[in-house]
Amino acid sequence: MFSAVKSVFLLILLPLLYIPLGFVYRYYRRSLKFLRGPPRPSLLFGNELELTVQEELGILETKWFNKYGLAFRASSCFGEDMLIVADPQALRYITMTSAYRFPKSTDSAQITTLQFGRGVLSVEGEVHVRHRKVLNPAFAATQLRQFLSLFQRTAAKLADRLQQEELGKDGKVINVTHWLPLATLDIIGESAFDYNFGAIDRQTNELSQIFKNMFAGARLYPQKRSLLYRVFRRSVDTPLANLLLKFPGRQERQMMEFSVASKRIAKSVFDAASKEAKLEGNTKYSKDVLSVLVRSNMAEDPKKALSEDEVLSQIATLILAGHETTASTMSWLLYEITRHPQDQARIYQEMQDVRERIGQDAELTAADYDSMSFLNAVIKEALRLHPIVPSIAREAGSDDIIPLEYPVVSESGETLSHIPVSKGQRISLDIAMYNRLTQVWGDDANTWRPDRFMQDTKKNITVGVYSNLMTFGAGVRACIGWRFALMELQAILFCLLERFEFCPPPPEGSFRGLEDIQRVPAGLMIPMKRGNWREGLQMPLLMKLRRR
Ligand code: HEM
Repeated sequence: MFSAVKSVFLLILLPLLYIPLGFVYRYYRRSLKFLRGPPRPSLLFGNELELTVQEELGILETKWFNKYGLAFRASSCFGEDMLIVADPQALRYITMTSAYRFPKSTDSAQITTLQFGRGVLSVEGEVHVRHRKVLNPAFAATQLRQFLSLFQRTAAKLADRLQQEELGKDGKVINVTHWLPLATLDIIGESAFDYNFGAIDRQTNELSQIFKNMFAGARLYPQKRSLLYRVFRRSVDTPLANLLLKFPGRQERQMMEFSVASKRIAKSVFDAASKEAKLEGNTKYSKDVLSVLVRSNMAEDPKKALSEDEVLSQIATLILAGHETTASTMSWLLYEITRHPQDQARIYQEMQDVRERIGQDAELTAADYDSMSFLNAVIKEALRLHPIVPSIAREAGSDDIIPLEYPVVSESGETLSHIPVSKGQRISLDIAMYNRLTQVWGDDANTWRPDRFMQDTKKNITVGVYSNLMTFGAGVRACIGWRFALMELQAILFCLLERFEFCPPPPEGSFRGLEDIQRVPAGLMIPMKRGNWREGLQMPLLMKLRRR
C-alpha cells in the first residue's frame, strides 16, 4: 500500500506538476546558450541519461572535449544546462582562486549529507573552515609518519593472508578488489581511531559490503525514474528535498544504510575514546585523528569546537573516504603493472637495490620509500590515468566569470577566453579528462608511461595538491588524506611486490582477460568485468608467489 502510494506520488504527481513549468522556466533562464555542446537527445533527460548509462566512463566526454574544446555545455534533465570543464586555468580558478565561491552542487551536498551527516565532506564556508582547522593537524606529514610501521604491518598481514590462498606453483587468480579494502579499512581504523575492525582476520567488512552495493548496485546504470527523482530533488528547496527523502529510492536507501552502520561504529569508537580522555583529565595532547576530535568536542572556543553529531559524521566520513579510495586506486595500479611486466620488473629491481642498502629484514623509513623514484613514478601515473573520483560537481555561488587557458569557440563563432556564469550554474570539473590532456601531459597523455614523472614535471601549470594532478582535488576542499593515501600506496605496493608477481588472468568463459576490465560510471571509477557488472567490483589478477 505504502509502496503503491509512493509510486503514484513519484511517477505521476511530481512530473505532472513539475516538468512543464520547470522546463519552461529553466529553458528560458539558461545562461550558457552561447556555448557549443552536444545535441540534446531527449527533452526530459538531456545528455544526463546517456552520460550515466555509457558502457565505460569518459567515452562521451572525451568525444565532446575533442569537438568543442576544454569547456562546453551539456544538457541536464528538465531543460537545465551544465558546464563541463577540464581547462587547467578554469579548474584552478574554481577550486583554488575562488575558495568557497563555487560550493558543492546541491545534489552532491545532499548525497554526502545523507551518507555521512554534517562532516567535513558535506559542510560549506565558515563551518568547513572550522572542521578543517580541527582536522588538519592530524594529517600533517610529520604526524602521519608515525603510522608508517602500522601501514607496513597491515600490508604484511594482508600478504600473509593472501599467501594462505594456496597459490601453488602456477599461481591463482585473485580478485584484488575483495582484499585491498580489508587492509585499508584496518589501516584507517587503527591509525585514525585506535579501532580494530579486524577486517583481514575476519575477511568480512560490513561497510565495504554496503559501499559496494551503494556504488556498484544503486549508482551504476540507474533506472530512468531514479535519475529523474535525483534530479528533481536537487532542483527543489532543501525543506522539500528533505521531505522527498521520506520516500527514498534504492540509492538513497543504501546511503542511509551506510550512514546508520558507520555512525553506529563511530559512536562506539567515540564513546570509548571520550571516556578515556575524561578519565585522564584530558591531558592527552596527541595529534591523531581521534584525539583531535575528542578534544574538539570538549573545546570551549567555538572556532575549534565540534558537536557530538559533527564528530560522529567526521568519523563516518573518514572511514569511507579513507579506505575505499585508496583500495580502488591500488587495484588500478596493480592492473597497470600487470599489463606492463617490464615496469613491474623495474620496480622490483629498485626494491632489491633498497633491500641491499638497508638489509633484508629492516623496516623501511619514509625516506627509503621516497628514494625509489620509479616506484613513485608508477604511483603517480596510476593516479593520473585512474582518478577514483573522476569528476567533482560544483555550482556558482554568485554570478561570475571563469577564465580559460585554452579559449573555446562560441555558437556564433566568437573566440572566448572567459565564460560568464550565472548564480546557481551547475559545473562539472572533469578530473579524468584534465589528467589526460595532451596540452598538459603531451601527445602520449592517454598512454601508460610512468617515465613522464621521472623528468621535471613542474611546468608553468600548477593544479591540485600533488604532481600537477587533479586526482586529489584542489584548493580549500582538496583531499585531506592525500599524504596518508600516498604512504599507504607505497607501503602496500612494496610489500605485495616483494612477495608476489602479478600476471594477467587467463580467459574464462566470456571473460577475455584484462581487456575486459572496464572503468564503469558509478559515481566513482570502479573496475568491473565487461558485461558482468552484477558481479560487483572485479579486478581478477593471477598472483604467483616469488621464489626468494
Ligand atoms: C587515492 C586515494 C584518494 C583519492 C583519489 C581521494 C580523492 C579525493 C578528492 C578528489 C577529494 C575532493 C572532493 C571534492 O572536492 O568534492 C577528496 C576529499 C576528501 N578526502 Fe580524499 N582521496 C583519497 C584518499 C583519502 C584518504 C586516505 C582520506 C582520509 C584518511 C581521505 C579523506 C578525504 C576527506 C575528509 C575529504 C573532504 C575534504 C574537504 O572537503 O575538506 N581521502 N578526496
